[in-house]
Amino acid sequence: MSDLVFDAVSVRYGGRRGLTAVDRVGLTVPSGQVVGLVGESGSGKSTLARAAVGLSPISAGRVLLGGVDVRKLPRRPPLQMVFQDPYSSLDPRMSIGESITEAIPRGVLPGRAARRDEVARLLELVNLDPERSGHLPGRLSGGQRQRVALARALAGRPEVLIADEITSALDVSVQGAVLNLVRSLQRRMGLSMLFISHNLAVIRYLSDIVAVMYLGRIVEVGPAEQVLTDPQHPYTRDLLAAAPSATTSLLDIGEASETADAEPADPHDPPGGCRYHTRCPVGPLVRAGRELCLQADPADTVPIKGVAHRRHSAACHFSENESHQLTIPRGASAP
Ligand SMILES: Nc1ncnc2c1ncn2[C@@H]1O[C@H](COP(=O)(O)OP(=O)(O)OP(=O)(O)O)[C@@H](O)[C@H]1O
Repeated sequence: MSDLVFDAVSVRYGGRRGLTAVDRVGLTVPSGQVVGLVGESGSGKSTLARAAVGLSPISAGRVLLGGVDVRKLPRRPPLQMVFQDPYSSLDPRMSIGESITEAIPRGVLPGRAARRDEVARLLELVNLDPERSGHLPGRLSGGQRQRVALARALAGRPEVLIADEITSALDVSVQGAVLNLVRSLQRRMGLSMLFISHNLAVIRYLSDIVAVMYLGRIVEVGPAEQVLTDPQHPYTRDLLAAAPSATTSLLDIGEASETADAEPADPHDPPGGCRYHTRCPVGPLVRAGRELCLQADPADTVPIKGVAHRRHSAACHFSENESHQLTIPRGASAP
């Protein structure tokens, strides 16, 4: 098992109104741990996650798994992704058994009987009755389809699972069960996970480490409990203030609202200096600091790569933790 490392990754979408959706992001998903990625809509979370599985174009930097550039990995990719919409991720004309069989890497299990057994094992793993393998997805609920999508992802025996808002399209009543399943599979199989959600309660429930994204950059990262209870970046504080339940209830599955009142900046023309300065309540209050906030982006200098992820750091000129970093031992998880 190996760390997944985003090494100064940028993703630029072209076209007339091109934009850099992810800008020199450094982030590590340590082996066997869950990194929860939060940030408002359009901050670049999906783009970053998709870069790891080759679905968004990396224009600079690298994504490494165990030190190997993911673009050079063999055809049986050790990274798998599960998406938000379980209705479009399964072929409606294929039985769920066929869909899962298709995801078993070629040559791994020669012989129909072995593949049939593997499909039954995978269905049981996601708490679905193997008897249902002949059913079409149309006969399944959203939660059941998402379980099939998980089984498909696990068919490749991945080391890393990337989950992009995998419960937000589901009925509130089944979200908790799917989250519990994901957590138990992650622990049992020792999977590393990059888990994207708008819902801070869900992020808190699952994550060892939390990373916060704003306008294409990571602005805060650290042990989940520390980031969520003692946020250092004004943006993280705004996010938490907009979802107060996140710090009080683990399974408040209600949709968390996004940051308060201010208009988000235009991602096609991000502000110079600190990208949050146009909305930030801190910089303008500190007269001498305002210039600094306009001139230098602290996300350039805060050590948010590699082992630094086991520390709490925030990309703010005025954060206590910019240089003062809290260390947790490798492998420790949030309490
Ligand atoms: N294929 C694409 N072509 C051009 N621009 C894109 C493309 N995909 C995303 N974008 C833009 O890139 C930025 C980041 O989008 P992304 O979907 O990664 O954000 P996100 O944080 O995942 O948002 P959400 O929570 O809404 O999914 C947005 O401004 C979005 O409009």
